[in-house]
Amino acid sequence: MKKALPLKGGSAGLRHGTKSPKELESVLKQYFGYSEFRGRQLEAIEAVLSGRDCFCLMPTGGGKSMCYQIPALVKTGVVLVISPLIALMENQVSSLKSKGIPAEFLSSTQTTANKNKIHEDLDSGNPSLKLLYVTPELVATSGFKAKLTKLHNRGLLGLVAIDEAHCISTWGHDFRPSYRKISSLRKQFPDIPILALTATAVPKVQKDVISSLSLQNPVILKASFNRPNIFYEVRYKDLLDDVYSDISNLLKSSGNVCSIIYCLERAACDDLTMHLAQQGISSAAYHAGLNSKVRTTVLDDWLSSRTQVVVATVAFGMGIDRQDVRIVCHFNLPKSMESFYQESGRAGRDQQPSRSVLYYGLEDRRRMEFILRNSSSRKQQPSSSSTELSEKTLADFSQIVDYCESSSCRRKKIIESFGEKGTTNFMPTHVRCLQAPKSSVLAFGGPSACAQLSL
Ligand SMILES: Nc1ncnc2c1ncn2[C@@H]1O[C@H](COP(=O)(O)OP(=O)(O)OP(=O)(O)O)[C@@H](O)[C@H]1O
Repeated sequence: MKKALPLKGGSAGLRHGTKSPKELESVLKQYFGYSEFRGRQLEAIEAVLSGRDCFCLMPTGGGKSMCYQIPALVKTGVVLVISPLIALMENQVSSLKSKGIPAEFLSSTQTTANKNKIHEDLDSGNPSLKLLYVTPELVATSGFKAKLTKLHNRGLLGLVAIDEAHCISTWGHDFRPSYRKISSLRKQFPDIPILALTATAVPKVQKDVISSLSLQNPVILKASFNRPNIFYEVRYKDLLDDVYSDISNLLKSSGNVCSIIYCLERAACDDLTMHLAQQGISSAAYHAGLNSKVRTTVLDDWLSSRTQVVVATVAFGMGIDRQDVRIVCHFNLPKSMESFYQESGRAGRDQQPSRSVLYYGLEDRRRMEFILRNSSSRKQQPSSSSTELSEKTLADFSQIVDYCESSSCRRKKIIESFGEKGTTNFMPTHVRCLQAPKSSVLAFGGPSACAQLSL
């Protein structure tokens, strides 16, 4: 296992994590090549280095990982990162290793030999590991808890970071029951800072995450949800002669840039991929109906630019760190504003101008409503919380419908749906509003429909 590269600036500083912003910036530069911190990264890093709990809300692509990766490099011991997806852990670990940062993940996909090596390192008096990624399921096991206790007793547990922390909340769109169990960590290690990170937190989710994790007087950092480099657009399916042709024209006129198209169903992914291929657009389908070997090939081809467009179900997403995605299309209506924000947020992680295009149709709206009502009634237990939950599902859905049908600024709609006040200052200078054709007014019954156009 690789040792961390020697860090500049005295061992005392490293031991106690007391580093000046300049020193932290030089660590950022040394390992990641970036010359300054983004948004609220530095505040989050300083909070956990000073031993405080921290709740950090940053937009998609905002650079949340850096908030625990830098502390891992300047603190003694190991930073434990709890992450919901193995693919996400694998990506981060291989990217960190390529930078010479000793990181590992523990999951069922690891070979026994690798797992043993990691455990040996953790059991040694001086682990070389700086970051260890695990699933919430592993954290809940008594064996792993005992391992953490040993590490902690030797003063070698530096920080617990909980990525995608909205998964802990019943109100979060990716709720995972096993995430609830990690709440015991606060009691188990009262002196170790906990950093909860998410891009998706309506106020109810924020409160739930903070109280479920029993964060103690946490530093709460919230960056704006606005993604100024993404241009948001809705196209009305019912007004188009042929949606497939519209999508292929959109892709062709953008110069076959790196794109993701989300579809509700696998069959639509296959169908649309075939159409795009016939139009000479380099594309591949990605969904749970394909075996893992095919999915890995599709992902690798797309990550290395051999394929430009992935047509996928929502199975494709979390943890996929390609920075230069220029277009994210929704061929069908997402189930909520939160899902839409996460998925469209995969565009433009390099902060360069990018587009979100949502194709909206009345048939899609009816279908999604039907699916949500059915899944709510199937899950429904005779309790007030489940009733509240199904009401929430439908309320969330009506927000995304409103986004599509509304005549006001779409950016403002997104921001306001997360409880943030949207002002016209959010509008980037290259975006202006145009009046949509009159027919859309008839189709959707609104007073006027507004489309934004990138100049
Ligand atoms: N200070 C910085 N300057 C420039 N780029 C940065 C900086 N910090 C992080 N990045 C880069 O931004 C990209 C997004 O970072 P990261 O994956 O941590 O985002 P995220 O907030 O977890 O997003 P998501 O919620 O969408 O997963 C990464 O490629 C990362 O290397």
